[in-house]
Amino acid sequence: MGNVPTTVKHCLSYEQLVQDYPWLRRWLLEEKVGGVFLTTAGLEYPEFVKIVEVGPRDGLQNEKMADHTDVLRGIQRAPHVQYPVLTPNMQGFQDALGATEVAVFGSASETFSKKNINCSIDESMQRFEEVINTAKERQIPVRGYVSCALGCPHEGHIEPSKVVEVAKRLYEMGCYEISLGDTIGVGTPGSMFNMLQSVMKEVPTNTLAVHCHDTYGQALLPNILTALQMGVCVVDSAVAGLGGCPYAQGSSGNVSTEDVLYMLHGMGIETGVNLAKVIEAGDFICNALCRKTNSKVAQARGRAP
Ligand SMILES: CC(C)(COP(=O)([O-])OP(=O)([O-])OC[C@H]1O[C@@H](n2cnc3c(N)ncnc32)[C@H](O)[C@@H]1OP(=O)([O-])[O-])[C@@H](O)C(=O)NCCC(=O)NCCSC(=O)C[C@@](C)(O)CC(=O)[O-]
Repeated sequence: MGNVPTTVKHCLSYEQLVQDYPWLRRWLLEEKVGGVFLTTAGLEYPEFVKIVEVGPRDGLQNEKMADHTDVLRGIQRAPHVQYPVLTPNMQGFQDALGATEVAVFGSASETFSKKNINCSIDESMQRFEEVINTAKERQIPVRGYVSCALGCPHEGHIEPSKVVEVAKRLYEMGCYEISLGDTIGVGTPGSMFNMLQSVMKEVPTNTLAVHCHDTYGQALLPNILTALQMGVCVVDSAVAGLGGCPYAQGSSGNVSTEDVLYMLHGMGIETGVNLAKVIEAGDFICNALCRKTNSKVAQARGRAP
C-alpha cells in the first residue's frame, strides 16, 4: 500500500486521515458497495443514520429546569426543527401546546413503569392510546419509548418477549418510531442482539431506534455498533453525554452525540450533522452547567493543539 504517511503512525483522528488521504479509507476499514458499506469483515452498515438529539430533554431532566410549558413558551424556534415533548398522559399532552411532536414513554418492566409514571404497563398503554389518538387527529407525530429494554434497576433481567410486547403495542397504536432504551446502560452486544432480533420479528426494523446510556461503557462501540449491524438506522444521543434518569438510580448519562458522530463519520456513514458545531454546543451547555463534558471526542479535541 505504499508509504504510510506519518500521520498514520502518530494515529491522528481517523476523520482527518480519510479527509487528507482518501485512498487510505479502504485500507483502513471499508469499501462502499451498492448502497451499503461492507467492512473488511463483511459486515453491512446503513448508509445514513438519523441522530435524535435528546440533550435538551433527557439531558437536562436532572437539572433544576422550568417545566415544558415554560420552556416551549420561552424558546426561539428555528425553521425545520422539531421540538418534541414527553407526554405520559392527556394532561401532559394538553400542556404541550405548540409541540411539533410528542412522545409517550412506556417500560418493559412493571416495577419501573410504576415508579416512573405511577401506573402498570397495561394502564400506561390505555393512557398512551388516548394521547396517540388525539395526536393523530391533530396530525402531531408520536414517538414511543420502551425503557428498561436491556435491564431494569429494580427487576434486573428483562425478557426480550416483554420488550416485544410493549414495542409492538406502541407501534400498532400508531407511534411512527419506537426507541428501545437501555435505561441503566447494562446491555452488552449479546443482550442487544437477542432483544433486537426478537423485536424485529414483530416491529419493522426501519421504525426502530436505540437509546443507550453509557453506565458500563458499552453504549457506543459494542451496543450501538451491534444495532447498526442489525439494520437499525436511528440513534438517540445527548450532546456532551448529558443525562441520566431520576427514576433509575445509578444510570449515567446518555451516550454522547459527539462520540456517536465521530464513530459514524469515521465509518463513512452520513448523518447530516456537523460534529464541530455539536462540540461547540456541548461546550456551551457544559459551561452553563459548570460541568465537564462526558464526551471522549470533545475531551480529545480540547487537548488538541
Ligand atoms: C406521569 C405522572 C404525571 C403521573 O402522576 P400521577 O400522580 O399518577 O398523576 P395523577 O393523574 O394522579 O395526578 C396527580 C397530580 O399530578 C398532576 N399531573 C398529572 N399528569 C401530569 C403531567 N403530565 N404533568 C404535570 N402534572 C401532572 C395532576 O394535575 C395532579 O396534580 P394535583 O391535582 O395533585 O396538584 C407522574 O408519575 C410523573 O410526572 N412522572 C415523571 C415521569 C418522568 O418524567 N420520567 C422521566 C422521563 S425519562 C424516561 O422515562 C426514560 C427515557 C424516555 O429517557 C428513555 C430511557 O432512557 O429509557
